[in-house]
Amino acid sequence: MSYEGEEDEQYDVGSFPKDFGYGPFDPDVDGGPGSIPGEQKPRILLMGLRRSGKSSIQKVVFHKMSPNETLFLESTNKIIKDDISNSSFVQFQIWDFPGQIDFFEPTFDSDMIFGGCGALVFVIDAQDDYMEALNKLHLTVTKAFKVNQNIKFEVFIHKVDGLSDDYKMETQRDIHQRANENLGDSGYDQIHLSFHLTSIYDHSIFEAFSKVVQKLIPQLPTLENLLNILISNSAIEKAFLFDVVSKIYIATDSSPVDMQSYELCCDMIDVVIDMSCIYGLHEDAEGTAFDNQSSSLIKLNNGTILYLREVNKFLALVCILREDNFDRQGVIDYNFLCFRDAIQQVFELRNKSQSFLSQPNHRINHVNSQIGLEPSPQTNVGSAQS
Ligand SMILES: Nc1nc2c(ncn2[C@@H]2O[C@H](COP(=O)(O)OP(=O)(O)OP(=O)(O)O)[C@@H](O)[C@H]2O)c(=O)[nH]1
Repeated sequence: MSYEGEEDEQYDVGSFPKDFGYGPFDPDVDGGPGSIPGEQKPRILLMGLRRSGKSSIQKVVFHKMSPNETLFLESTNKIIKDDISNSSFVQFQIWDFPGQIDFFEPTFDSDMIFGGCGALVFVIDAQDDYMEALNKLHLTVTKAFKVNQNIKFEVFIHKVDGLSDDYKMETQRDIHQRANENLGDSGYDQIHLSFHLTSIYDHSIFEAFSKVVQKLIPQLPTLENLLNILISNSAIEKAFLFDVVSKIYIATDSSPVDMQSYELCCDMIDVVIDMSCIYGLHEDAEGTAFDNQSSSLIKLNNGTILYLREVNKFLALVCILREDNFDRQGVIDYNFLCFRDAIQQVFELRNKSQSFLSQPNHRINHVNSQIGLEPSPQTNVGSAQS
């Protein structure tokens, strides 16, 4: 299985090129593997104090680094731009910032950095004194909000593996309260912060990142709706649509997610990928181990079944259901095929609208319509003719 788009690019903080065109239709952003011209990849910024765990998060979630190996990561002193193009749905860039970054330095181009940003993840080390981190959080979100009011602000209260359950909750409550009070006091009540307790030593970091990424997927309500229809017609308890490489779930049905179910599904993906890589490749080693024939069934000793079916090259559906309800596997499989067709249609629709928008005239008209202007005259003529 190949991991695409894993090449990191580094930029010196001080020498960040001012004319680095990273606008919405910049070819550098658009041209990832499998991407459509004109598509804007959402950008996720990872910020926080030094040693808070930013690089570790990025390496563990997107590059399969084991948590223990992060002990040897060196401090980041450049902005690291990482293109995550491993899935047709989850296509975005992560920019890992050095902890010591100074927003007031003249070379820090906040318009360019925050302008095209979808989400800003601010990492706070919960095992350390977090007062300085809260000040930096305040400075960062207010600065970013002034440039771009559409950014989703996500606060990771990180390294909670070292804390007792009580202390975890108390820390979360305290950070939540102080951060919001700081914003309220300076007149920024409209800024909304989401908080997540995370650690690279368990699945919480994958779960939190799933939620961050989901907010950047415009098709999310459609995907959730399709999953709801699938589970209600197939007597499935819970279903996750996974990005296989990162183990981020890009959608789930509307029943609540419990951490244990999510962990079970993640473990199942690991088992399937490992087995496929060891036994799934032909001798000539052509093709990928995970393909459109991939599926797996695991019976647990509590009468529950885990059922995985591949949706496309990047996505897999993992379902949890009761063993009794699996008697009607034919119906489940048939419903799954309908579900897969529907997902395919969502992709096709998205691709069509993106290639439509990538045509210069349509793009201008789309932007005009977003800001309430009339379409350009050329397109008026075209539509009158048609
Ligand atoms: N206990 C624990 N340690 C963690 C966790 N995440 C990261 N660390 C450790 O924190 C240390 C710093 O991690 P980095 O990822 O280098 O931190 P950073 O924020 O990128 O640091 P800079 O590059 O200096 O800005 C490493 O020794 C990691 O092993 C976690 O969830 N739990």
